[in-house]
Amino acid sequence: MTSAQLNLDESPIKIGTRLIPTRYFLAPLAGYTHLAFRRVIRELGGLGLATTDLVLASQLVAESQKSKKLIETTPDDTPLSIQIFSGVKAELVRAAKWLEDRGYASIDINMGCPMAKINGSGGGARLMCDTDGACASIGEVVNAVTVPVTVKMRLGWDRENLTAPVLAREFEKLGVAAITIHGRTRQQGFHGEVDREGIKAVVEAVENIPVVGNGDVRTLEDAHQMRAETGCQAVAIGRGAMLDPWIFAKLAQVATGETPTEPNADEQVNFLRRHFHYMTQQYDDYSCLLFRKFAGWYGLKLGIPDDLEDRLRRFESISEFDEIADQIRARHGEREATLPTALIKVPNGPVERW
Ligand SMILES: Cc1cc2nc3c(=O)[nH]c(=O)nc-3n(C[C@H](O)[C@H](O)[C@H](O)COP(=O)(O)O)c2cc1C
Repeated sequence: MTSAQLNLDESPIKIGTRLIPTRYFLAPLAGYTHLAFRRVIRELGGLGLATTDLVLASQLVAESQKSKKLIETTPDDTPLSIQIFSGVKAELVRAAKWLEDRGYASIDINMGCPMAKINGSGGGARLMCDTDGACASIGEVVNAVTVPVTVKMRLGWDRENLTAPVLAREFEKLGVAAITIHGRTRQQGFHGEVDREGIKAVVEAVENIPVVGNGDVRTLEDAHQMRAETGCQAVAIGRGAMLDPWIFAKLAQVATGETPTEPNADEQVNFLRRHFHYMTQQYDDYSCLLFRKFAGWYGLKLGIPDDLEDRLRRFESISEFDEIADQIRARHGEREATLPTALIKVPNGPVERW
């Protein structure tokens, strides 16, 4: 079923005072959704809001090199939200003010991260276990700044503690501008199905603010079904954007009644080159290391021959990247594997930890 057949509202969406051009957002993926990825995806068109990787609030205020890199942006990298996390209320407040003072236009608070390291210090999904504490933190952040504050969370800690609907309603009363909800519990990690009924319960719990549905959206149909089944006003796509970087562009085509078009070989290889080029602008030679982990996500969609995907996972210099990209163009489509390598690697890959 298409967006029109499902009667989906495809008009721009308001998040607080901001008007976001489309209802298809990029979900934060630590280690991936750096400036280079956001820029190259935006160039393809159709992306609504993008969010940075999560940034530790205390490190942001301390202006650590790592966090400064994570919040780096360019004029074309908009609309953007900066995601912060901490188990300490005062740190969240300080970081939010710090961001507002430097002109950042919206702030997202991470309440969904399941990683032990982050939960152990009271941050990420751990915040969902203490509803009073979570409300106190969020309320103070909202009061401390004038820019829109949003929250990203899971359905709850586990099946017995599905706190997302209650929290969403309370957050709305406190002035939160939107909620993104990944339809799994913390205990599930990345296993099992996304519970769209659970997302729907959050949509029904709030009165006016947009709820952004998230989890396992890989195709246009998934995105449309997520909206039709849950009633969510927007969809955030994470891994699906690495498996098919054109997903937002195609969703935008469908939204205006056009037939979605697939990129040709030149467009695919140019995308790869541009992503790496933007990364070198920010990270120079270190990009070689940072870029390698995209190989397993991009290989199938970009028609990368198996041996060249393997080389892309190990290359050591900018000139070696250029040589590999030339070969990918020359041998485009000569690929035997029919699944993206990044998915085959589960449960040992990064996906397991998130
Ligand atoms: C490698 C990886 C890194 C992630 N990093 C973050 C993060 O920094 N902040 C966050 O809120 N969620 C993070 N997530 C969760 C995603 O934003 C998203 O909720 C989840 O992957 C489900 O959506 P998807 O199926 O579209 O990827 C991460 C997920 C993955 C796989």
